[in-house]
Amino acid sequence: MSAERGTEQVVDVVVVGAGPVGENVADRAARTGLSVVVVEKELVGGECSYWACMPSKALLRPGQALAAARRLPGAAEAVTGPLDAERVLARRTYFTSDWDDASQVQWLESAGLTLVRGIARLAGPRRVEVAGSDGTTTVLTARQAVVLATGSVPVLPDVPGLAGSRPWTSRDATSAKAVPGRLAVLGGGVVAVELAQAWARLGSTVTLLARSGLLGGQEEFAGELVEAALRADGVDVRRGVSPARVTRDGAVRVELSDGSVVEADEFLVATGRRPATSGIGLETVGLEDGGALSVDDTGLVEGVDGSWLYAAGDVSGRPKLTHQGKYGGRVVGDVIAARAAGPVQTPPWSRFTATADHRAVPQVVFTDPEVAQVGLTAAQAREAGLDVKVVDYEIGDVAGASLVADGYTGRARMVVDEDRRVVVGVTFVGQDVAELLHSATVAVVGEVPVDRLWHAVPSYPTISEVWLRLLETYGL
Ligand SMILES: Cc1cc2nc3c(=O)[nH]c(=O)nc-3n(C[C@H](O)[C@H](O)[C@H](O)COP(=O)(O)OP(=O)(O)OC[C@H]3O[C@@H](n4cnc5c(N)ncnc54)[C@H](O)[C@@H]3O)c2cc1C
Ligand SMILES: NC(=O)c1ccc[n+]([C@@H]2O[C@H](COP(=O)([O-])OP(=O)(O)OC[C@H]3O[C@@H](n4cnc5c(N)ncnc54)[C@H](O)[C@@H]3O)[C@@H](O)[C@H]2O)c1
Repeated sequence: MSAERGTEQVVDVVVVGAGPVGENVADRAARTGLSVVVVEKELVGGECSYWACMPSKALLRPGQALAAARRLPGAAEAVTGPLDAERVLARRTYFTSDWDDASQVQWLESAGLTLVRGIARLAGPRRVEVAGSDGTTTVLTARQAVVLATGSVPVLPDVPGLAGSRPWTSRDATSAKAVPGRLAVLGGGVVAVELAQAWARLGSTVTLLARSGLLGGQEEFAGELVEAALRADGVDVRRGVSPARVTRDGAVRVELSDGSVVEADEFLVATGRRPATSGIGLETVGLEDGGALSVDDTGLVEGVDGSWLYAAGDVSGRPKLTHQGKYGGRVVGDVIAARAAGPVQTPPWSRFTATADHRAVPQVVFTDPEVAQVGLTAAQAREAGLDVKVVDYEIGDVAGASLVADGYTGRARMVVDEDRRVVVGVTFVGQDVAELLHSATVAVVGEVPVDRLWHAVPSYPTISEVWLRLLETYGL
C-alpha cells in the first residue's frame, strides 16, 4: 500500500526508517491489526541490505571458501588461481539486488504496511512531516506511537584535509565496482578488519592504520589472531599511528603521526558510527537535535512526556547490530500493540523487554578467522564485580577442528561467574566458529549452570567438542 502524498493522515503507528529494525517494528505492530505507516528516505531494507551486512559478507565469503580449501591437502591442489574478483563483485551486486528495493517494498506491502517515501521529521508530539522528492509534504499523526528507526551514520575524524580528499566510507567500500590497486584503511574496528581482508583477498594492496590494537572491546587474543591473519594475507598493519594530514592529487597521501606517509588509490575511513538523530525534529519534542537518545528496555525514549515516542536499532544507543536491533524492534512493535490494548507488565526477560541488550549480545566478526563472541569478556565481567573464572582452550586441539583444517588456529574462552556457576561470556576465534555462537548465546541467556552444561554432549567429531574441553579445563 502506498499513502497518498501531500495529505494529512491519522494512523496508529508511524515508523521512521525502513531498515531491518523499522521493518520488524512495523511488522510486529501491524500483526495485531494496528494501522502502520513506514517512512523511508532511501531504500527499503536500510544500510544492512545494501551497504553493510549483506554486501560485506558477500565480498568476504569467496575468500574464506578458497582459504578453507587451501588448508586441505587434496583440495588445495585443485585451487589453481586467485579469486575471480569480477565474479565476486557480481555476486555481491546480486545480493544487493543492484541497489533496487522492489522486492523489499513488495514484502512490506504484503505485510499490510503502508510506505511513504521521503524525509521524515518530528513536528511536535505524535506528529511527523514527510518531505517527498516531488515537493509535497505528507503529515502523519500517530494515535499510539512514533518509532524512530533511523539507523546511524559514519563518523569522520577531524583530520586536516580528510573531508576534501574524497575518502571512502563503508558505503563506497561495499558497493565499489572495481578493486582498488592500493587501499588504505583507517580504524581497527569491525568494519576496518572485515573490509581490509575482503579487499586484500580480492587483490588490493591494503594498509591498515590503527591507533591501538584491533577489535578493541573483544578479548585481546581475538584482535591478535585477526591481525596475524591479516598480515598473512599481505595487509600492512600499522598499529599506534593516526593520520595527521591527508591530501589527494590523483592518489591519496596520508601523512601519519609517526612521520611516515602512506599513498593509496582509495582511503576507507572506518572510525565508527553515531546514531542518526540530526535533522529529525527532536527539538520539537523537547530533546536536542543530533543528541543521543536514551531508551528504556521497552524502547520508550526517556525525557518525552506521554509515552508515545520509541526508538530502536542503531539510533537508540543500543548495540549497533542488525540481529540485536531487530530483537529490540520486535520488543517495540509488540509492546506498542499490547499497550494499545491496555496496561502491560514489563519485567526483565518478558516479551516486552529487551533484557538481552545488557548481558547477552552476540556478534560475529566475519574475518578469517571468525570472531564469535557473546556476553561479557573477562575484563567486562571483572569490571561488573563478578567473581570470575576464565577458561581458555586451543580450538585446534579439538579433533573436529583438526579435521576441518590442517593447522587449525583458534582459541576459545569461557567466562564463568563463580558465585552462580553460570557462563556469562564466551569467545570463539577460528575458522567456521560463527555457527557455534548460538550454543553459547543459549547458555548465557539461559544462565545454564556449568554442572548442567556438562550434560549437553557435543557430537564427535565436531568443533563443538570445544565445549567439553572448556568444561574439563574448568574442572568438571
Ligand atoms: C560495513 C558494515 C557491515 C555490517 N555488518 C554487520 C553484520 O554482519 N551483522 C550485523 O549484525 N550488523 C552489521 N552491521 C551493522 C548493521 O548494518 C546495523 O546495525 C543495522 O543496519 C541497523 O539497522 P537499523 O534499521 O537500525 O538502521 P539502518 O539499517 O541504517 O536503517 C535506517 C533507515 O532509516 C532511513 N532513514 C534515516 N533517516 C530518515 C528520515 N529522516 N526519514 C526517513 N527515513 C530515514 C535510512 O534511509 C535507512 O534506510 C554492519 C554495519 C556496517 C557499516
Ligand atoms: N560483523 C558485524 O557484526 C559488523 C560488521 C561491521 C560493522 N558492525 C557494526 O557497525 C558499527 C560500526 O563499525 P566500525 O568498525 O566503524 O566502528 P567501531 O566502533 O567498531 O570501530 C571504530 C574503530 O575506529 C577507531 N577510531 C575511532 N576514532 C578514530 C580516530 N579519530 N582516529 C583513528 N582511529 C579511530 C577506533 O579505535 C576503532 O578501532 C559497529 O558498532 C559494529 O558493531 C558490525
